[in-house]
Amino acid sequence: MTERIVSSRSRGFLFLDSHPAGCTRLVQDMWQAVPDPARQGRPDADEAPVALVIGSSAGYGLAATIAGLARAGIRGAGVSFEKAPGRRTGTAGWYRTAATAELAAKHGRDFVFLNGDAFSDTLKDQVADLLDERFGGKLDYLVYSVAAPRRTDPDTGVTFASVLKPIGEAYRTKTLVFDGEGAPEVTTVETGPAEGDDIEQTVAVMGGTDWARWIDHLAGRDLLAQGFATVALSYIGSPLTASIYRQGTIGAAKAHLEQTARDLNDRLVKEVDGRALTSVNGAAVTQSSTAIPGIALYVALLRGVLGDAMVPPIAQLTQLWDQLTGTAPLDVDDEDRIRLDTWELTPAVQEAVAERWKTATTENIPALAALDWFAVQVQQLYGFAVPGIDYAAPVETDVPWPQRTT
Ligand SMILES: NC(=O)c1ccc[n+]([C@@H]2O[C@H](COP(=O)([O-])OP(=O)(O)OC[C@H]3O[C@@H](n4cnc5c(N)ncnc54)[C@H](O)[C@@H]3O)[C@@H](O)[C@H]2O)c1
Repeated sequence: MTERIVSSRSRGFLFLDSHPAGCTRLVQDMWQAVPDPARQGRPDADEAPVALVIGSSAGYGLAATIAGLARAGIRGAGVSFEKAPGRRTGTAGWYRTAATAELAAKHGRDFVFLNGDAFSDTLKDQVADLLDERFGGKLDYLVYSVAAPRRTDPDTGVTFASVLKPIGEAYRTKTLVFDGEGAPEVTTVETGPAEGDDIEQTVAVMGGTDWARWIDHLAGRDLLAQGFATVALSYIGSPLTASIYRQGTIGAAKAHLEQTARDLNDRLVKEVDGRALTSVNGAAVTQSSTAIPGIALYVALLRGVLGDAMVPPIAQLTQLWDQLTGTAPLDVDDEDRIRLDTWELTPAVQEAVAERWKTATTENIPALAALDWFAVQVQQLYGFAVPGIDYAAPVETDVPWPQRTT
């Protein structure tokens, strides 16, 4: 056991350590934010829907896991790729997973967390065995929420790397940075266009290939229940970020993901009377999103415009579960995508953000953007800046990965 004081040293938006107590508190707060189960009376443990969440330790996947457990009463498994505590602390997702497991157990939900590479067949086999042995051999839901920089194709051993680049021309954007003292600065950054096989590489990592491989794998083991539904998370975003996002290399990957949904859907309808969909979610501060040029400025301005009307991931994912489980009607656009991003993309909101974006400078940014909120959000990704946590006190960092209890 190693109690230590964990300090918040960072390089830009990346922190070297994570705070276990802060991560735990944030997970508890997310659970609290979910309304009680829609159905009265708890389903018998054996009748609870069986769900698999890929990417369960952070961002939208964490919200999918917590909302699924707290609202839809799911049991099943979550998969993520996190680092154990060692010389440094564990990753924030490690501690969030431990905290989620504790809450799941407290509420009587049988939920197992696996740590490993979701892109590998080894992990797919482990999950398939688990579903078979522990969860009655039938999966009702699969939520796919992976954001990763690399993927190794199990068939060929080739590793692909995703890049965030515009397609065609270089992209010059305003961007928000914080100097050594934490003072905000609005500068410009230029990103050169995709070259060589950048687009194919990004599609190979962030497109739908691995999602389809999961479905193939589980269908091949006859693990999909009648009426099985699967959802992968997607993003469209603002015209202000379109050159780097929706029209860029990552946008090509999202288009591939959405096409994969249509292909999978055709197949699942026939095979198990099932469905495959994408869910388009709104902008949120996550480790993945803060890596995208210009997104920090965009999100801080969006918050400046919307304030508390900005819909957090946990509220969006509660809506998603309600639609999946039939508590609310399934609401898809004409491309068969669930849209949980409408609060972000209404013309009035986008016009207001665009207006602020145009005039933003280092001098006026404090008046235009929610800078304090943004700074807190970034720190909270690592468990810092959480109200009620004593950061001067030593804390146990050697937290074990949740054990499977039988
Ligand atoms: N953040 C946003 O603004 C936003 C908005 C709309 C949609 N989305 C979508 O949501 C999805 C998740 O993004 P996020 O921002 O929540 O990301 P995130 O970085 O917060 O979380 C990524 C998750 O993927 C897991 N992961 C990464 N590599 C893995 C691997 N090889 N094996 C197993 N797990 C792995 C991580 O452990 C983590 O749980 C993406 O599809 C993204 O496009 C994000």
